[in-house]
Amino acid sequence: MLSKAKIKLGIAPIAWTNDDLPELGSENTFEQCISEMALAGFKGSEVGNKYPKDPKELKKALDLRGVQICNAWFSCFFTTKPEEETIEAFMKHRDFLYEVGAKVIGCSEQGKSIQGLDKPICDEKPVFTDEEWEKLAKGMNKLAVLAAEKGMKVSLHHHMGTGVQTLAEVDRFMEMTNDEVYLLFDTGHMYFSEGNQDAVDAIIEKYADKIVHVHLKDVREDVLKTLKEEKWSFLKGVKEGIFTVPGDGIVSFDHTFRVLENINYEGWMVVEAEQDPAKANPLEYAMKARKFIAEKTGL
Ligand SMILES: O=C1C[C@@H](O)[C@H](O)[C@@H](O)C1=O
Ligand SMILES: [Co+2]
Repeated sequence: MLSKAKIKLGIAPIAWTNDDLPELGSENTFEQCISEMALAGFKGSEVGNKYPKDPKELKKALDLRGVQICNAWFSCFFTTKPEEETIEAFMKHRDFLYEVGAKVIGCSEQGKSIQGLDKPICDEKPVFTDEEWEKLAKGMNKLAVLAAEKGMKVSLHHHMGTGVQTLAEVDRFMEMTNDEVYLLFDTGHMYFSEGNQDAVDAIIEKYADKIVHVHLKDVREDVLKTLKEEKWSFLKGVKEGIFTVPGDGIVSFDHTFRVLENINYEGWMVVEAEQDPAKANPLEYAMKARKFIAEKTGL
């Protein structure tokens, strides 16, 4: 059994309001979002664009509902911009997250990323040069030191349309960075990238002791097939429903849960299923996800 004492369950606000596609869920308020997270039985949240910027105000609203912030996305640009720019922005982000009580910072290298562009996501992803890999690894090693100053851990979110997307790229990233740089494992992005369950199972197996945050995301197989055939962008895929909550798609979570149990994982598992709230009611899908996790893990 996964340990109830060590594992906390969160859900990302992106199912209510989507920062990458602000037209999705623009009608949903911050209060509705966090109230429904609590109602569905989640104890944690990441940070969305409608959340108060003042940490005290944010914390008060969350405390009232028994929810806490466990992470927030951070975009790095080590491969394309001066290192100091990412570091300066990271320190502000780190201090905000520290104030609201998060222990982990999930980063994504957005230099050359096509995740927000109108380009076929499966055909035009960036591939870093040796020099870009060096810049990324050096930068992430620095962020790890800065995170540790506050007792926090820095992690890399492998992501579609970025230079750290595939299993091989995750391998290279982990080989090139220091032991203090961790991984944010996202089940949906790994399945989307490699198109098979083996990759999802391989990454959790290989990096179990380096994973400090988990995004539980499922993939709709029929939408993935059409996306590839019709060469959709990432955001078109999201609008058309490429992602859904765990248990509602093609991804199997059995091995992920088993490995996390075996290593006695301590930390957050966060349901993250961005889709159009007009088609997939966020509360309904949050409850569906919570039920699936309870049935599979006893949590
Ligand atoms: O962690 C994530 C944050 C989102 O903004 C992103 O696009 C999504 O797919 C994801 O995995
Ligand atoms: Co994610």
